[in-house]
Formats: sequence, structure tokens, C-alpha cells
Amino acid sequence: MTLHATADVNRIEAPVTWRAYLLCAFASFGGIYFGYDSGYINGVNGSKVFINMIDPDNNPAKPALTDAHSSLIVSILSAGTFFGALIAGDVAETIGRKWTVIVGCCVYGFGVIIQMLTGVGGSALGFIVAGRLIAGIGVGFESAIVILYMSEICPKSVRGALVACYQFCVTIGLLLASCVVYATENRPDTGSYRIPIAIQFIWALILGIGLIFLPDSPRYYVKKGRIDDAIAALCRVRNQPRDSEYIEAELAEIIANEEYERHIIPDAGWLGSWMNCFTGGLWVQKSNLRRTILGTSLQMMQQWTGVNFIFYFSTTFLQSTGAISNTFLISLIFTLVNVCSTPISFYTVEKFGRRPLLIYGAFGMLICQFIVAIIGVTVGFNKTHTDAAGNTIANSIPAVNAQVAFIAIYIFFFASTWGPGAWILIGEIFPIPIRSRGVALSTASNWLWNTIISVITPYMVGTEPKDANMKSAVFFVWGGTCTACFLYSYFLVPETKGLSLEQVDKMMEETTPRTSAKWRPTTTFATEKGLVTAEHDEVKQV
Ligand SMILES: OC[C@H]1O[C@](O)(CO)[C@@H](O)[C@@H]1O
Repeated sequence: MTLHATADVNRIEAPVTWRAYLLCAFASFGGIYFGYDSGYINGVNGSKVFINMIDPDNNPAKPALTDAHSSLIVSILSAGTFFGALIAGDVAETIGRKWTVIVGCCVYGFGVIIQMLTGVGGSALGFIVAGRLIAGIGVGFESAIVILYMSEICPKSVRGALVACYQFCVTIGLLLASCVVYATENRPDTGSYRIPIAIQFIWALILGIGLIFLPDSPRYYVKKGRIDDAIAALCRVRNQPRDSEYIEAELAEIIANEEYERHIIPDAGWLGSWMNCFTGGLWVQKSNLRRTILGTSLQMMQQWTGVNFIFYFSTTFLQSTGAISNTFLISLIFTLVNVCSTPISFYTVEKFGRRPLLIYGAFGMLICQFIVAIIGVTVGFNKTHTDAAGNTIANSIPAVNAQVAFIAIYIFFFASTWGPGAWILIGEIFPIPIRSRGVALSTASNWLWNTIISVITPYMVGTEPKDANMKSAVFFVWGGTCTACFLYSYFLVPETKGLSLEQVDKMMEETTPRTSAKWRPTTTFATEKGLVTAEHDEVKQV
């Protein structure tokens, strides 16, 4: 086969068309699963019908699941997603990105059916736990591979913005979940939990059926040596004809990079491929080990921002001050701020880049967290009294309101920076031979830390004798972790804006994180591999 390779670093990709845009953006719909599944269970765990089904001996005056059951039902999904993401890395190498996500949708659908059986024949706990574990595996498939797929098909100039759509969909999923459970939670029948569970089917159907009509990743085809399929796929995602010189140039570049990387990281069987993620020196930025640490730690840091403390526990926390009568409304406002702020990143991530976004975002978050903590321990959440009716009331309502406002500003900073930023970067930093496993490991890290934080925070703010009862001081912890995010992004995060995935590879070889933003490509992989032989581009045998 002959392809037009190019030496011009600016001509390796076709201009972006609307169709290409929409095609690439479709997969981001997978984010809805993620958000909806994390969100709906809090409401279901609060439904009386559900509680009576799981824990028939609960106190009718104050119906609640036992701590053990509640944390099992919540965290089992994350356990499933953790393993699902890891398995998906392998599956995506074997059957391709697109089909892995479709398989993920089927697994998820199966998990939803099992959840729907909750309460049938008097069994409840077993069905909901098994169903969420299986659905979690599906979410793990989808959350890791949608990012991988999108990063590989999106045009470089809008890749950040399109992958940010994924996080946007996560936030919409969270919002939908809180609206659905608000509407169903108090129903007197099994609809109070079956409706929120059944709605999950819709997401699986839309994503699974829609993806059947989309092409797989051209980079996957190149890795498998299926060049004709790669050309067809590239033509569709770039909306270009078969003989477009852009398609040929981009393909030549992907092929040259793949050959170069394969030379450095040879195929090494199943175990060897996983081991490849951990090879090379710790102090060498381009090494696989460093990239794996970067991807997994980025996702760890995203969870260390403490965002899920707000999304999982803000209602309980706000209730404890007695200052806010409608805590649902406040949580809804937090969720809305999250949804509305995320699209800001579509623009800023391409205009200013990934690094500034994470650095300034962490800075904004740490300031907000410390302000919330300081107000809280001096005049806000921590200072309460008991009224004549025995209710806990905050001494200073304006101080509590100020804390709520700063929490909302904190969410604004998270949603417009770290929320999407971590996902964008993990899709970009891995070289093709370890990309699917690297993205899988990084996604698994997000879920792992999500679980760890959701398991430990109730003890940090709980009021039982065994609990730390930190009240507002817990925001000092999140202020500290956001400070760690700030230093982390300054010292360790490279700039990947505007580069093709192949150019990112080169940039990571030639720069340090702090010098990365100035790096510009000077040559193409095709030139280096000798595919371009004259001063002007030439047809060359590939
Ligand atoms: O938008 C907030 C949500 O985003 C995530 O951090 C994933 O990127 C979730 O863990 C969190 O619930």
C-alpha cells in the first residue's frame, strides 16, 4: 500500500468538521452511566420500601439501613468498576475499543436486570449487591474504554474539549440521579427503587446501539496491522474522502509512531504487556513507569480534591447544623453548579492548556476549602446550640451560608478544571503499546480512591464514639489535599494541548513537565522513519 507521508508537522490532521465533532462527542454519553450510578443509590438507600426490604428490623420512627448494609450497597459498585476497568484494558486490545464498550453495555444491562429482581421471593440484599457488582464491571469497561476510544479518535485541536464532554455527562448523570430519586424516593411501592434502577437501561441502550454504527479507533486497527480498516475508520471520524492527503498523512504518522514504539516496547504476551506498564526509570519522564504513575496519581489526586465528600455526604453534613431547612435544595444547587461549570473547560482546556487548568484549579479549590474550614471552626458549622424543641441550630446562620457559598465556588473550580482535566490527560500520556492498559489502570485508580474516600469520610465526620467528629475541620484535610494537587500539577503534569498523541509521545521524551508547554514539534515520525524522502512530501511504500 502506498501513502502520502508528510514532513509538515501542521499537516498531519484534517480540519475539523461538524460531523467529525458529533461523531467523536457521541461516545462521551458513556459518562452518564458513571454519574447516574454513583448518584441514584443514595436516594434508593433512603427509600422506606427499600429499607424495609433489606433491613426489616429497622426502627420505623427513623427508618435507615444498617451502616454495614448501606456501605456494602454503595461501595460494591466501585469494587466492580475497579476490576471492570482493569479487565477492559485487556479486552480492548483483543476485540477493539468500540466492541469493548458495547460488551460493557451488555454486562451493565445484565447487572441492572439482577438489581430489578431486588425483593422478588423475599430476597433483597443478595440481588442488589450482586446486581451492582455486575453493573459496576460494566461501568468499569465503559469508563476506561470510552476515554481511550475518544482520545484516539478525536481531532487533536479539540480532543481536550471533546473528552471534557465525558465529564460533563458524568455531571449530568449525577443531576439526573438526584432528580429521579427526589421524585420516587417517597413512593409507597417498589417503584421507589425499581424506577431509578430501571432508568439505567436507557443509558446502556443508547450507548450500546449508537456505538454499533460508529467506527473503531484507527489507532487500534494500526496496532493490529489492519491498515485498510484504519483508513476507513479515519475517513469516517475525520469526514474525509478515501484519497484525502490528510488521511494519508495522519495514517502514515500513526503507523510510523506505532513502529517506533513497538521497537522500544516489543509485544510481550499478556503478562509482559502488563509488566511493560512498569518498565523504565522512575526519574525519566518518558519511561512507562513514570507515565503509569502519572496516570494513576492524576486520578488519585482528582479524588483527593474531596469532591465526593460534597456529593456523597453534603446532605447529612448540612443537616447536622440545623441551619438549612431544605438540604435537598442545597445539594441540588451544588449538583447544578457542577453541571454548569464543566462546559467552561471545553474552551479553557484548548485555549490555556491542561497544565494551567490544573494548577489554577487546585489553587482556587485550596483557597475555598481553607476558607470553609476557618469560618466553620470559628463561627460557622461548628458553633451550634440546642433550641427548646431539642433541635441543633447553628449560632450564626450567615456564617453557615458563607460556608455553603464557598463550597459552591469550590465545586465551580473543580468542575471547570480537575473534573475533566484528569480524564483528558490519561487519554493522552500513554504510548500506543501500553495505552489501553495505562488508561485502564488510571481509571481503576479513580474508582479505588473514590471507594477509599467514601468509606473513610463517614468516620471522619461521624458523631459516634468511635468517630473523629471533625465537623468543619474536615475541610482542613481537603484544603491540605488540594494543596498537594496544586504542587503536584506544578511539578509533575506536562502540557499536551494541541499535540497529536504521537507528538505527545515525543514531547514527553524531550521535555520536563515545567518546560513541556514550550515544546513544539519540529519533525514528523514519518520523516524520522524515512517515509518522507524528498524536500517535498512524497508517495512512499508503507
Ligand atoms: O463531578 C463529580 C464527579 O466526578 C468524578 O470525580 C469523576 O470524574 C466523580 O468521582 C464525581 O462524583
